[in-house]
Amino acid sequence: MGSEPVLPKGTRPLDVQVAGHRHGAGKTKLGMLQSEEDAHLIYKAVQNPPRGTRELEFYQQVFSPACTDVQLLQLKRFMPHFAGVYYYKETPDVPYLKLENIVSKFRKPCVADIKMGPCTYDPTASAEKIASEVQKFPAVVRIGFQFTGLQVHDPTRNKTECLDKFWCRSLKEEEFLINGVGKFFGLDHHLRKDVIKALLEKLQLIQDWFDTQTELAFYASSLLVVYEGEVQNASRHGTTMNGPESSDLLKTKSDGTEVNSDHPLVDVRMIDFTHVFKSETKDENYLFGLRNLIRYLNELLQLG
Ligand SMILES: O=P(O)(O)O[C@@H]1[C@@H](OP(=O)(O)O)[C@H](OP(=O)(O)O)[C@H](O)[C@H](OP(=O)(O)O)[C@H]1OP(=O)(O)O
Ligand SMILES: Nc1ncnc2c1ncn2[C@@H]1O[C@H](COP(=O)(O)OP(=O)(O)O)[C@@H](O)[C@H]1O
Repeated sequence: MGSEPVLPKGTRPLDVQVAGHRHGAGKTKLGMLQSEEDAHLIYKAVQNPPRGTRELEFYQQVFSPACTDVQLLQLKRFMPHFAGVYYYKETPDVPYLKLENIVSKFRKPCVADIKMGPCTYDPTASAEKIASEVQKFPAVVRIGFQFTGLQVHDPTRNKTECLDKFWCRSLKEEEFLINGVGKFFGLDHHLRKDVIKALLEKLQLIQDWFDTQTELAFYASSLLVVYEGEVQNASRHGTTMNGPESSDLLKTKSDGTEVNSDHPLVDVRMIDFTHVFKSETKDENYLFGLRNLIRYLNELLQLG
């Protein structure tokens, strides 16, 4: 493939992509696309084998109409919907995974790609790959998870900030709660306790699944967390809001929590299955990350 990747007609690079392989960048130049016509679908280029084909086969297995595996059927709830493989005329050699875009239903999406587990390399990794992974964010062995990219919307300034993997890796362990997890949930302007509580409920369901399944091990897999950054009435956060359409978005209940009338408040899905392997035991690597993420979120609730 040449240096200028072909952009199939009617597509553009994914509008909101916080991490991972990007169209036109990196070694393969292949990444995420979206259709100009339907923002609710994304097209993920299948990367070179074995990583790309492993992910493709995994989606096909889980979403096969013939799938009867109870664990996989349960897991499906936590994944973006998979609508098959798609080939563009212009790039007939590149299969794309046609996936549900879980960000497009949010008006001002706050997005975090959270890579789960202290071990981010799979059992087939070379010594070089292990060394490269281990030095990226050494504190992950204690924290158990890491951010690989963030997008945060601050409604008080009507500003959206994007933080790349280098920013995420530069976080020190001692500032991780406040400047990492806290930053994503608005600690520096208005801590989104409503979002954190709703997210904790969803994470509990994922943890319940991991507590029972002994079939699969997920390495370098992420949780994609998305929440609505636009709030109904920002005056209580120090400024006015930015448009009439926001007025009906979040309603405040009598107990102070915000509920979403038209749009979801928060979504979380498991993504990136390029290093999923068969197993015969619980995935303690992923579970360590998940328990710690839940612990960090509960600590955050005690602040602010
Ligand atoms: O470390 P490398 O060179 O193996 O490249 C990583 C990729 O490995 P690959 O070349 O596809 O086997 C790697 O892919 P995998 O997670 O190994 O599938 C990531 O894309 C990684 O970026 P990040 O740490 O998740 O932000 C990539 O890391 P960066 O090079 O972007 O730091
Ligand atoms: N289903 C999805 N809906 C919306 N955005 C997504 C979805 N899947 C991935 N993304 C975006 O693309 C990025 C990279 O996704 P990922 O599957 O991890 O790719 P890679 O294998 O290149 O690392 C994520 O950080 C996120 O911003």
